[in-house]
Amino acid sequence: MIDRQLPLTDIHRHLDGNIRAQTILDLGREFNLTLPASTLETLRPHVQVIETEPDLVSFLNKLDWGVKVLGSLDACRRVAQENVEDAARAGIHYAELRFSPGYMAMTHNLPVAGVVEAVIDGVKAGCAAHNIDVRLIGIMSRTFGEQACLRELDALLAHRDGITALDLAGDELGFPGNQFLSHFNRARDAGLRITVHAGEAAGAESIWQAIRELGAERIGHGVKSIEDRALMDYLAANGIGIESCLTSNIQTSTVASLASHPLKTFLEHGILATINTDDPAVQGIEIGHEYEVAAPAAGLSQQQMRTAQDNGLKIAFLSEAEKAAVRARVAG
Ligand SMILES: O=c1[nH]cnc2c1ncn2[C@@H]1O[C@H](CO)[C@@H](O)[C@H]1O
Ligand SMILES: [Zn+2]
Repeated sequence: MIDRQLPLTDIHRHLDGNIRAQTILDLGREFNLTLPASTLETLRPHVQVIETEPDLVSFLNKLDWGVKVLGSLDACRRVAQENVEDAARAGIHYAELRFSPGYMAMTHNLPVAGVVEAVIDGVKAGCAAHNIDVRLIGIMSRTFGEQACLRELDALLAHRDGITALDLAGDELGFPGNQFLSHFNRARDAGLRITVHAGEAAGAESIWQAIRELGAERIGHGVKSIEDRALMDYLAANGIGIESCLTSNIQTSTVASLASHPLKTFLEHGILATINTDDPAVQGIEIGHEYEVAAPAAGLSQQQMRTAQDNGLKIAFLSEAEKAAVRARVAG
C-alpha cells in the first residue's frame, strides 16, 4: 500500500508512453489520420498491452500509435500537459517524466528542438494547474541509431534549462550502450544527471557498462542485477538507485512472474530501489496498482513498500533543499 504520510513519487514514467486513448482518437481526427479503430473500445488493443508480449521490442511497438498522431507542436504540448494532469490525479507529488523528442517528432517530421520546447511548455502549464512537482528527463531512443540520438541530444541541449537528466531507452539488445559514449560525455559536460535503461533485455554487463562508461547514477529496470552479486554490492555501496517497474517487466517478458521479481531482493540487499510505472497508458495501470497489487504480489512487506516509496525522493534528481520542500508540502 501507499503510505499517505510519505511523498508519492514516480521517477520512471514515459510521457510518450502515456498518451490517453481518447487523445489518440481526437488527434487522429484533427490530423485526418487513418487509425486502426474509431472507438475507445476498439482502439484499446492497438494502443495497450492486453496480454504479455513475447519480448521488449514487441512491447515497445504498442507505443507507436501514441506518437503517430502527434501532427503538430501543439499536440505535443497537449500530451505533456495531460501527462501532468494524470500524474497529479494519480496522487503523485513528484514525478520525473521522460520523453524521446526524436520519436515524438518522427512521423510528422516536426522540428526536434521544437518538440522539446513544446513538452517543457506543456509541463509548465500542467504544473501551474495542479499540486505536483515535475522534472523532465530527455531520452535518446537507441532503436534509431547513433545519429538520431545525436539529433535528440542536440535538441535537448538547446533547451538545457528545462531538462534535468538524460536517459537511453529502446532496443537494448540491438543497440548496446557502448555506441553512445560520446553522447553521454557531452551530456555530463553540460551538467545533466544520468539514468540509463539497462539490464532489462540485456544482462548485468549492460548495467556495469552504463555505470562505468556512461556515468549512470541510476538504472532503469536493472532487473539483471540479480545475476551478479558483486554488482548488487556495488549498487548498494554507491547509492546507485534502481527504478523498478513491476508490471512492465511482466508485460515485456523480462520476468516470468511477479513472485519471481527481484525487487524484494534488491531492497533486502540495501539497494535504493523504487516503485514506478514506466508507460502507464500503454500498460493499463497506474502507480496505485503498482503499490496495491503488483508490489504485494512481488512479495514486498508493508515495510519494504514504505522503504521503496521513501527511496523515490531519496534518489530523485533534486537538490536536498528541493527534496525538503517536497516533504514539507506533503506533511503540511
Ligand atoms: O520499458 C521500456 N524499456 C526500454 N525502452 C522503453 C520502455 N518504455 C518505453 N521505452 C522507449 O522510450 C522511448 C519513449 O519514451 C521510446 O524509445 C520507447 O521505445
Ligand atoms: Zn522505461
